[in-house]
Amino acid sequence: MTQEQWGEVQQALLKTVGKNNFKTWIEPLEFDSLSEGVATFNVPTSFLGNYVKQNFGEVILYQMTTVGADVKRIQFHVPATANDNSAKTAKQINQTAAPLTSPKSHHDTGAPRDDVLPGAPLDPRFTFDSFIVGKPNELAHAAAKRVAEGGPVTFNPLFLYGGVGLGKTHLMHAIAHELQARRPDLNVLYLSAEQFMYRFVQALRDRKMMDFKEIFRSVDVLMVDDVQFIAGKDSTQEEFFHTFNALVDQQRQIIISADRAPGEIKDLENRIKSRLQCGLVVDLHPTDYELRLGILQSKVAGQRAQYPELAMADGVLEFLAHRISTNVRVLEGALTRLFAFASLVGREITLELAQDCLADILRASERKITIEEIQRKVSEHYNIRLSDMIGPKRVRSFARPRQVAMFLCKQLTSRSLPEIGRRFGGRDHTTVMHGVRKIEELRQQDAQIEEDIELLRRALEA
Ligand SMILES: Nc1ncnc2c1ncn2[C@@H]1O[C@H](COP(=O)(O)OP(=O)(O)OP(=O)(O)O)[C@@H](O)[C@H]1O
Repeated sequence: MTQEQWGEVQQALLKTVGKNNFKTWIEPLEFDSLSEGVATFNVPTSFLGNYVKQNFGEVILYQMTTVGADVKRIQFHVPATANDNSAKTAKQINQTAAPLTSPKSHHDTGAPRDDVLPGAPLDPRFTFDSFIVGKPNELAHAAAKRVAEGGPVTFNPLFLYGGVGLGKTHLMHAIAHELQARRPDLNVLYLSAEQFMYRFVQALRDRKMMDFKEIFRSVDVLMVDDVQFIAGKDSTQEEFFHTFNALVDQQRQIIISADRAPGEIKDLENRIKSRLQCGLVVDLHPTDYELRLGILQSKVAGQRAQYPELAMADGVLEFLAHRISTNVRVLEGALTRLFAFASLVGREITLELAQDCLADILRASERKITIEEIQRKVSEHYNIRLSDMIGPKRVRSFARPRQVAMFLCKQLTSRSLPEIGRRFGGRDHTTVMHGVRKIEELRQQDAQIEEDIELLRRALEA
């Protein structure tokens, strides 16, 4: 494997493990060599090597195979330091051998992999068992389950779409695993649209288009991930269209995923769009609190097994589910980092530790609450008009809600006092400061104000 290929693998890993994990764990790896199926990396510490082996060993292997590297296992060395005379006796600290699974192929004749296996390996962790179902993904899950039964084709294609990291790839791999178990007679082929294009271009280059067509048209179930990738790539689209039609005509199941609905993929030919809409189109909605908590609870079991010595305080998972609402990949990354960090510093996992160690993730997924939202919610709560809250009237029935709103603006947004003043009808920053102080005082004495503020804060942060 070349350094360029390692660069490609790194790009893919960045997408899979998230920016934070990538920076902490993958970036420090230095690719050294690949020989006889063993890839060697230099790492700065044995802790890092151990950690990467346990947590990312499989995914690294998987991505290396995806770029065509013939790798069976990876190992890590801690090179001796520069001023150490025994620099050549680098210490081998770890080895890992993760199984590689790949879609069954009827064409496996022992010939070089590129010719016989146009599919991508499946991630063994992505099964139905490990997929947590909640309201936002129940329809997609049910449709995937139905297809995975391998019965007569009822909807063709099954088109799954949704935002980044919401489980499309996980569901597709789960379908492939289940089909392999239930219907070993079927030839199931899973690959990304990018790999489809790569295979197609390779076949053109090597003048093997007949083989290409034969392979793709002889599958029983074709799964193409991230189909938006072929948008704007005309000849790949053309070939995809023909493959698609040939398979549908033969009643073969097709499963497609994308980051948006077929009609919304720009630069995708209309005839393909309409073909994609012919079957069942289901979307994975953004996660809700319950689903995130469910996913965290299931993932934490794995972390606990890995770090049995670590204690975790109540409420940490709830806190994470509440605060990290972006995507599941980020959520998983946060949990992994939290356990690694706690183990490193030898401390119990508490809310404070989570806040410390995940500050960047928490900040990035903070929902931005605006001054307008606060003003609107507060005026609704006190049943006054928005114009009266912002306007000049100083009667208590307007002034108090106005101060509450200013207080919440100070607490929940990063706006400065002068900025807040401007947005409250051009008031001076000292007026805002006075209002904020007044509410701070009142909260201590007046249970009603305290309750109002809590209610409003929860409504705004929901
Ligand atoms: N409902 C779920 N239950 C358990 N794990 C989940 C669930 N949804 C997503 N995940 C996990 O989140 C991570 C990201 O999921 P996946 O790769 O399937 O997302 P994707 O929708 O294909 O994203 P992308 O658009 O980036 O390709 C995976 O590790 C997956 O296992």
